[in-house]
Amino acid sequence: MSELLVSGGQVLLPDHTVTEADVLVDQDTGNIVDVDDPGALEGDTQALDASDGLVIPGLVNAHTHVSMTLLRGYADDKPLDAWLQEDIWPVEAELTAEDVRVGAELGLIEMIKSGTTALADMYFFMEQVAEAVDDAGMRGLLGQGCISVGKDEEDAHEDFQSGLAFAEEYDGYADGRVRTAFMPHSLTTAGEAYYREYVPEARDAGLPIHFHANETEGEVDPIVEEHGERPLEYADDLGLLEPEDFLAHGVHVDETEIDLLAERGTGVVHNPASNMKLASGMAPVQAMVDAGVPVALGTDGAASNNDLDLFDEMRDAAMLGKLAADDASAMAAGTVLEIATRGGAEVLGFDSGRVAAGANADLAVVDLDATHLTPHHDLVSHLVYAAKGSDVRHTVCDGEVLMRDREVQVFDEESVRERAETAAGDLVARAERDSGQ
Ligand SMILES: CSC[C@H]1O[C@@H](n2cnc3c(O)ncnc32)[C@H](O)[C@@H]1O
Ligand SMILES: [Zn+2]
Repeated sequence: MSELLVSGGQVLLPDHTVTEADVLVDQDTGNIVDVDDPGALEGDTQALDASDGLVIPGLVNAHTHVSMTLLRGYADDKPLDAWLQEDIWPVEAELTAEDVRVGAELGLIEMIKSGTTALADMYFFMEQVAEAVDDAGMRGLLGQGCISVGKDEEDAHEDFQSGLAFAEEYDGYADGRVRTAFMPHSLTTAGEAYYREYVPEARDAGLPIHFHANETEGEVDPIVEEHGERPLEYADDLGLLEPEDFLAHGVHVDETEIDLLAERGTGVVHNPASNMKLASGMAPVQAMVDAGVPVALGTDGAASNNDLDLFDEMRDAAMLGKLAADDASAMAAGTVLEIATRGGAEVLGFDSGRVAAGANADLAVVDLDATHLTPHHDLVSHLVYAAKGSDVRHTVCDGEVLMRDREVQVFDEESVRERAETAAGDLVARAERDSGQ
């Protein structure tokens, strides 16, 4: 049996208390064996030094489009609709499988370097993302984003069929670290007929469903006009609100919809930075937490954020949550940390998000020996309000060390950066050539 002993530091326990302890990991099962007093545990093989550090659960990025790192800074300062239609969709039409692969590698490196060990990802060429997640040693819930608007019927059916085929083929890939979902893009970009046809197929295949919903006011109004009900009532009619399902954004949700989500047990991924940058609005996230909706945290893609650092996102969730509720006690540090760890893991169906015996050994060690983290009154407060992704010293997923002393072990970071720079330049050149610019 090979083991990993993370020792010499403090540990954030599931109840958010902090104690001096060591963590023993079984690398064969990828699980935590024990969390015990300093020196009480012995490991056979590898050691990871956590002195002056805090061992926390690996963070969970529950909604992203990781390969959009190639489009970071490509189009900013526009609302969602214009941003997608004028800039993002035209350039995405030029994407190749190789682009998606290198964009994913770049984004996964960024995540590893900021303590994220699991993600939910919706994009194109998802085989490439699955292989990159495998190489990264991370955990992913992956799905091809399916769209019917703007396509002829044959192409739209092909998109939904290949989305289901990907999900069925890749579920359990990467020694079980990759799980899959059926991912229609949104309630407005996938037509009702496609939901009626493919949701039952997804259910037969046992797949969860993930989609964008209630992101902007402009997306809510047409659904109310066409269907005479709120978007999430429409989603419920379509069979999209099962306990294993989860939607992204949920900004413009009313009380009825919040109650419906709580009743159904459907998850909501809060994306505060993207919601602010695209001026989509302020999600009533504390109200959803209070109602018992399973809430998780996500960055959305790097083109609407513009980074994949969940420490930034936690701070944004706390700040925006207070503003949205007009209440400084809303989205307190403990609540935010919970949605970024255990809450996210539960929404994605992973047995991670906590440092406890039996859980997946998905961990990050945060360096506390920093000027901006001094003094140490309250480490939960520090994680949410003061720490940065660059404070992460080591990252571990499934018992394997993905980053040691800030050296990424699973990719050649320099070479990925070079390849990504070239791919991004070529991609934009193709888009400009084809648009006649
Ligand atoms: C069909 S793959 C996913 C699709 O989603 C686009 N996207 C990125 N960010 C958002 C967002 O905030 N709302 C809706 N859609 C978004 C992405 O560019 C891909 O086209
Ligand atoms: Zn999104």
